[in-house]
Amino acid sequence: MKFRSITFDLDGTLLDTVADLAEACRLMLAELGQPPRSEAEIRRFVGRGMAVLVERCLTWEAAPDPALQAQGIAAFQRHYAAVNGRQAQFFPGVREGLAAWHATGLPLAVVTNKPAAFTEVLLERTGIAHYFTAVVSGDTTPQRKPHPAPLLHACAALGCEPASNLHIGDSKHDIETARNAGCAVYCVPYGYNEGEPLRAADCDALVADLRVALRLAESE
Ligand SMILES: O=C(O)COP(=O)(O)O
Ligand SMILES: [Mg+2]
Repeated sequence: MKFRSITFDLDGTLLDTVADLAEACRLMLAELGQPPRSEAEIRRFVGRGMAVLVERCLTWEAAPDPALQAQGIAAFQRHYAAVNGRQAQFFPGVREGLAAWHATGLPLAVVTNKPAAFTEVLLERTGIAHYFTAVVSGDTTPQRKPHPAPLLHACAALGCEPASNLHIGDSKHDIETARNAGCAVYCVPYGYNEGEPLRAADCDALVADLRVALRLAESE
């Protein structure tokens, strides 16, 4: 295996969190007297972090004014804190895949655009926090993915060179982040990617799940 550390995206790669995100958005929009959004819309809106999710929910003809956006974020934070993890589901192969990756002895990290307060609770509630040496969230570094900063921060925390790190994600943002940071990148096809299918040609490999990712990495 040529990789010395592994970083994982969270939403859409390890956990299907859309039901909880959609519930928090539903409560936020109702509180603000704004039209509702479907779960399918929320699935497309996830990926650029909380502020962009709220902004997309509130954008009809034009982006929301700053006061409405700020109200939306405050309401979303309150509602998501109450429901975070309630309906979150592991994607197929994640539990077994994480256990197998952990058994390799390589240091593992999460690199997500989800704010840290929510990431930590979610990893604890789903019982996978202990797998990760480092957790880098959407507000850990000044910039979020696709900026390379969060991924470079994770590599430093794991004590590994970016060039020997493999990032595994579900979206074009993960691909761009990995390219920007100089890491290899595998993608899973089952995540969100803002509603667009991911193509194998866009990343180093499109892998059915985390177990397949490990088998492929071991052959590299
Ligand atoms: O919070 C988001 O928008 C997406 O989070 P992710 O980076 O774990 O996919
Ligand atoms: Mg994701």
